[in-house]
Amino acid sequence: MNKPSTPRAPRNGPGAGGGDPTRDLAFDLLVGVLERRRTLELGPEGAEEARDRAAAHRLAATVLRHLGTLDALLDPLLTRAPPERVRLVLRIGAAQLLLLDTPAHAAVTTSVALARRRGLAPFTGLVNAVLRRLSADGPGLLAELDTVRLDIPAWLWRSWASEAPERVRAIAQGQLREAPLDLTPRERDAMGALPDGFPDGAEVLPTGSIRLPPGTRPTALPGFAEGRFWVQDAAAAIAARLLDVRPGERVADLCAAPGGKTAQLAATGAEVVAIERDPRRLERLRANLGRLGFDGVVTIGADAVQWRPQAPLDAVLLDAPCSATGTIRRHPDALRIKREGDVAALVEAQDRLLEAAAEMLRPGGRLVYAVCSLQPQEGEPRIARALATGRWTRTRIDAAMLSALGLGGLEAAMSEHGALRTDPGLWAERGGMDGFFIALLTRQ
Ligand SMILES: C[S@@+](CC[C@H](N)C(=O)[O-])C[C@H]1O[C@@H](n2cnc3c(N)ncnc32)[C@H](O)[C@@H]1O
Repeated sequence: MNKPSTPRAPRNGPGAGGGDPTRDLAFDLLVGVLERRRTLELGPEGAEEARDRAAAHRLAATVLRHLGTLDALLDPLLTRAPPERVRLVLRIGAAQLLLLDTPAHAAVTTSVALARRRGLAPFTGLVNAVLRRLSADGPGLLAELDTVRLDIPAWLWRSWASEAPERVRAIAQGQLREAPLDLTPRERDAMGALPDGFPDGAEVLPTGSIRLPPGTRPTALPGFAEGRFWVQDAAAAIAARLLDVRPGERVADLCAAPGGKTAQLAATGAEVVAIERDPRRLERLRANLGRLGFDGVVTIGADAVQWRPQAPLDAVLLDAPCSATGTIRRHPDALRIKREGDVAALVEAQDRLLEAAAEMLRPGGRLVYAVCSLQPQEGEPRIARALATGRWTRTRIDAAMLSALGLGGLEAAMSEHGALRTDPGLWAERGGMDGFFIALLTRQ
């Protein structure tokens, strides 16, 4: 299990009246995810300092990643089930004690103070006693647990069962690791070289993405304000590259926000239309393209199932809405929010979007279908269904194509059907990558 950095002790001391912004915010974030199925997102800036917000996010993310393990350690110490919010305080304390290397004294006293601030004063004795026991016995107990199995919900583990068992374990391990920060450089010529002034620990991946250690703040890197790169997982950057767009081609990005792939398409010199249905996300897309200076992109707020271009297009990128189970390492809330039944409605939307894309392309026009999902139903069966309509042929993604596009090193991700399937266990020694299914079709 990897260990993110330790939350600081509160400046005024726990319970000294000054509060503890890191743990308070972590508690609120976790209540949002676990009680209200909200995503783990920091809201607008409040009174907290940026580093307290970052530490709160990391603490909450650690609890979400390792909820199964934390409960397996706590349950034997509880004679009866405590109220959920008391359990939450215990989980926050246990995560600091056993996963974040917070000194035991600080983890226990800050948890007791957190319980008191949250109106749980009758339980402060319990919190104190349980966490003290855990600080003594926890490390030994932790070593005996199959933490990976405990932390991935059973339905998710089962859903990957078409893979070999050791592969499923590698994927699950990758899902539970904190993801690095990946950047896509704006200038394709710049690929292969690190920008000036980048910190130690930055590396260029074989596919050209730049990778920095987990927790690196992109806004603090030289070139951010000038739009020289954008944040995008190494696997997410593959889809637009496979579309192999040329200057002057007419291209649509059908599900565009926040715009990482739109930016890649725009950087080729193509004429790009970006479609986004969600008004708030459309604003974000526009802001991101504005920062990057891609003013030529036409952005349209519309449902891509209904929208049609004025003239047939050369290429379409369909980065379809999906269960996003390939991005759990970046969004560990998904482990606790997603349900097995969510996938059926998404599959229907994916089929409808594929049908719409067929009506946008000229004969010979190319389509990349991509989903950041590890769920088998959202991948190959969608392509099989599209091919059965007789409107498409498949272009197999093979080693020669990967090498010609500067995507060498991804051969292990090629599927028997000619698609690409990345997952967090791939390039594990380099920090893994998000899970994507990507296929390339040609309009007949
Ligand atoms: C997976 S995200 C896209 C990520 C984006 N391509 C990127 O690289 O930054 C899917 C996006 O599609 C949008 N979306 C979902 N269904 C849509 C539809 N029918 N028409 C247009 N946009 C849609 C969602 O609001 C969401 O912003």
